[in-house]
Amino acid sequence: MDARSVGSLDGAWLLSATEMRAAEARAIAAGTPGAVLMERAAASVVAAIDAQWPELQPGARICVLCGPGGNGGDGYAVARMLAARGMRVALHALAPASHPDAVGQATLWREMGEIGGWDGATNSAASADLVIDALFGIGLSRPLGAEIAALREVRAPRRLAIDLPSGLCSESGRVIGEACLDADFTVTFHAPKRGHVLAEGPARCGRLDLRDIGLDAVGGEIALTGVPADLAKRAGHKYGYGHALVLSGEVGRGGAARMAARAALRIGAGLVTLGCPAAALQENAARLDAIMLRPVRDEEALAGLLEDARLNALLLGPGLGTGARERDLVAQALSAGRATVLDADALTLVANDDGLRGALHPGCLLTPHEGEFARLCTDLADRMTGPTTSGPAFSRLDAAREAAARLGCTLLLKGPDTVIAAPDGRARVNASVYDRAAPWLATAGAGDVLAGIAAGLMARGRDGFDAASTAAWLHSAAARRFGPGLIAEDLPEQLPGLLRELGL
Ligand SMILES: NC(=O)C1=CN([C@@H]2O[C@H](COP(=O)(O)OP(=O)(O)OC[C@H]3O[C@@H](n4cnc5c(N)ncnc54)[C@H](O)[C@@H]3O)[C@@H](O)[C@H]2O)[C@@H](O)CC1
Ligand SMILES: [K+]
Repeated sequence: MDARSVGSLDGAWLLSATEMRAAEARAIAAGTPGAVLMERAAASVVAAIDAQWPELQPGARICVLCGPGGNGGDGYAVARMLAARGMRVALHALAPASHPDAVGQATLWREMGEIGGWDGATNSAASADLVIDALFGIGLSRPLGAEIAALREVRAPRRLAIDLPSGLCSESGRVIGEACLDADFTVTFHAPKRGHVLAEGPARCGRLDLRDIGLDAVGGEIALTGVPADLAKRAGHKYGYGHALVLSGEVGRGGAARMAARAALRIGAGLVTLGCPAAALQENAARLDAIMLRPVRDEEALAGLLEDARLNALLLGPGLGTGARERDLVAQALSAGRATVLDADALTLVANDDGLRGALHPGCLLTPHEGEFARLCTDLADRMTGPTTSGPAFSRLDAAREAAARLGCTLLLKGPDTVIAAPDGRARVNASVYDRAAPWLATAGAGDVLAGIAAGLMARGRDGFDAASTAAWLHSAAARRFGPGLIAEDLPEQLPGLLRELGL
């Protein structure tokens, strides 16, 4: 069995514990015993250790911490393989093996070394070159506490978690309770689990190495966003690519809407118009060329503009303002029933106005960050961030899906772990984490550009779910392409190069 590293997370399935168990059960039903899968998992951990820390040679001191379940079983098998290579392995069990395959692995290990009591675990860890956490994986169901308190104080030079750092919830990426054994390096099998990319997962896992253990590549319910397809333009008229309308606020507040409009144009909307109060026309005209300008005084003016059915995607929010005029503009836009992105100030207006909330429709895409989400769905935000006492914990994925169903529109919950959820239950995650991290996206105006890209894609005819998924992927790829020093204005300018690299 080739214990290869599977590499990129782009487009990967993001499995739940239940889906992972089903994959394992299918393999077992098809004739591969669970013990063989465990052996493969352990061999892949050893291969990952070799690749990550080639300096660990015979004689290196390894401390393996084993739990009672399958995760502990992996640990016993890794201990045996490392000891067979001449490494000095000290193994400590938190509880006796109870999973049948773990019992088998513990028996094999006992022929090579002893199973130390838990009271010696901290001392062993303190003097080890590498500590391997095989306490709990996808089976963690309740908090860890006193039993790992002293271990968490140990500053081991290398910390590896098998499957998941113990204490981390595989479904949510949240710590169950308060204690987690943070890792520098986490080796997982077959496919990433939701907890590897959501919430605290990446910070707790360190690096993530995904290893093949020969399970069938059957998908799951949720996937990560992947390289977008079908962004090419073929011959045709500009109106064939739609016309986006971005509404802007008062004088001196137009920057956010201009950046959004530019992003919509860069991603290929045929035309983009920016609508603003008459007083702001001069300011905007001085800063825009390819983007058209129209005065939009109030909701009546907007209604007039929307008589042109070719205006097929609307974006309201960036720099819009939250006064009565803006409230009425949002109401008018929603009553037009077109593809509509609501961001920033428009989300504040919707959160404070039941009439607007009730006017949301399936053509809407809402793009809140966590603070805006908390105003829109306070109860869900509380569940997402409140204390956790048992697994699985309520996740960002759960919260976004429930909010999308409740509001009856697509929702994109922003973060390094962006969740996109449609009202029909579809969901995707855009994970800007690990080798896809884009920390420079934490900059003023980045969200406006994201909303603009999504609006541009909706003008081109994509539905809200697809537009949001694609926009999120492009947005983080554009940020990575630019790198350190990124400011929001740079993002739309990265799109042409990025599109070229995608083969367009
Ligand atoms: N499912 C699969 O396809 C494979 C699973 N493997 C390993 O098996 C693991 C899953 O095994 P399990 O399902 O046995 O789950 P775990 O090994 O994660 O732990 C489950 C056990 O721990 C107990 N437990 C949960 N939380 C606890 C807590 N806070 N304190 C004390 N006890 C607690 C449970 O009651 C159960 O007995 C994976 O994470 C992975 O490491 C691998 O061997 C490869 C194949
Ligand atoms: K673990």
